[in-house]
Amino acid sequence: MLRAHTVEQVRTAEAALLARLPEGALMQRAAAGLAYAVLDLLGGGYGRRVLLLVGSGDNGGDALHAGAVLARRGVQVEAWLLSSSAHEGGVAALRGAGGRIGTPGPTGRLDVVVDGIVGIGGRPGLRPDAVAALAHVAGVPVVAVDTPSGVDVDTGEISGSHVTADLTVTFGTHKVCHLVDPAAQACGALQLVDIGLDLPEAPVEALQAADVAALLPRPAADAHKYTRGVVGVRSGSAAYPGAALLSVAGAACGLAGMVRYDGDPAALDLVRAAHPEVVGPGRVQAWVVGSGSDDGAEDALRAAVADGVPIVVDADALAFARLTRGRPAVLTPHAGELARLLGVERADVEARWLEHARRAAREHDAVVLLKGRHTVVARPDGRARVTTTGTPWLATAGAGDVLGGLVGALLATGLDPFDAASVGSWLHGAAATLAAQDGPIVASDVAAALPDLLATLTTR
Ligand SMILES: NC(=O)C1=CN([C@@H]2O[C@H](COP(=O)(O)OP(=O)(O)OC[C@H]3O[C@@H](n4cnc5c(N)ncnc54)[C@H](OP(=O)(O)O)[C@@H]3O)[C@@H](O)[C@H]2O)[C@@H](O)CC1
Ligand SMILES: [K+]
Repeated sequence: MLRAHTVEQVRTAEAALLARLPEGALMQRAAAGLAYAVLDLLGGGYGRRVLLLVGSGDNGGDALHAGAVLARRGVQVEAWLLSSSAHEGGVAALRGAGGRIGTPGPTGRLDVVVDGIVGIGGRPGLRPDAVAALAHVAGVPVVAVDTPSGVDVDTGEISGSHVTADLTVTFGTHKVCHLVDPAAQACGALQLVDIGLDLPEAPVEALQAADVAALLPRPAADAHKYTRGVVGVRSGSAAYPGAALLSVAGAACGLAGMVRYDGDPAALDLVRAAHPEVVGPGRVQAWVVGSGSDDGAEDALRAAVADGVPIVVDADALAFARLTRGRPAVLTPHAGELARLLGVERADVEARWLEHARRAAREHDAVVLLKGRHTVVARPDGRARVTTTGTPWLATAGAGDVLGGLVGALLATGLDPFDAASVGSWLHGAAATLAAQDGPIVASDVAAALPDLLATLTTR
């Protein structure tokens, strides 16, 4: 599991460790990890040129100490001190190793810029001196120390200017900004350096392949189709039969023991032709409702609620999400649908993904799966998981229908709504990547890739 902690949690853990270690030891650990990450990126030391952008705090101190390690490896290191003060020990170490302190201005060839302007002590946005310095080095690969300077570390929000990094080297644990968009997009690749922090439960996390493999339901030796769970799909309509086909394609991934389709008769004929194993109405352990339901969404949701089983509330059914309040449910809006649900602008949701997903989860007393580049799955108590699998090719019509069906299948097997939503979202993204292989895909390709993906996970 990749865990992201708040600044306050990191500070508390840091204080406990600082009290036990000799002075400067923690920064040395961080700086060594940072220096080796930069050396990796450079592909060597001797003759390379690195510029450090250094702010007033320990983030700049990390950059300076890493610069000293690099200088001793033959890297030409220059530091620009962007504040009236800078970490004294770091400046002395850099000078002692042969690095130099320079003044911002045009530079010759540079191989890497190290952003040590601010880390977890920073306020959002950059000051004018930092903006001017960055303008001199536009186009040079950037390694951010701990966080890309200027982003909001605890929320992943961006207001004002910020550094856009190619690689972010962080210490002790991930921070929320490393996972949650739009800040996550400014991080580039992520590298975590263990510095020995002892941390509490994380408020935000990201499942990894091993976590998904551990959570995936596997049939018991004496399983039959009913004990494995039956998922019912109430989606699609005469006007939108494709939604029925795609929801069923997601639900029929093989995780649940059986799929029932309970919708428009015309759509049922198409579903049966494509999925002969799908059966008609009957008892289920979870419902998937709303995609392409047209004006039948409210009735379909009421009928599902009456069954008292967990429900995936998608698309047209989201307008009636109040019907599932307090029941086990996963709401699966995209940003526009969540904006309508909360009565805010879409741009507000896209600026503050985590806040809005959490608010919707709290207000609807349900798990909310807010679809985006980095999908956020939030529980009513605020705990959240971010999905980091996926590909831009997944932005294609009908992909959400497949996701809804897949999450429904996971609910039917008995996973709780938070696990079902986050595992389903992870699988959906990974299946899309598998299907795309860097080329275009359509939604049915994502469903078709699920069995191969699941096979690699269940045999782990
Ligand atoms: N925690 C850990 O376990 C470890 C932490 N370590 C490292 O320490 C880092 C945190 O260091 P930190 O606490 O000194 O804060 P930091 O981010 O350097 O900011 C300092 C000062 O910057 C200023 N400032 C504020 N906003 C600004 C802005 N937008 N633009 C410009 N300046 C701004 C403000 O001062 P002001 O100028 O307002 O007086 C503020 O006080 C952490 O990210 C990691 O790299 C590792 O060494 C080891 C383990
Ligand atoms: K930084």
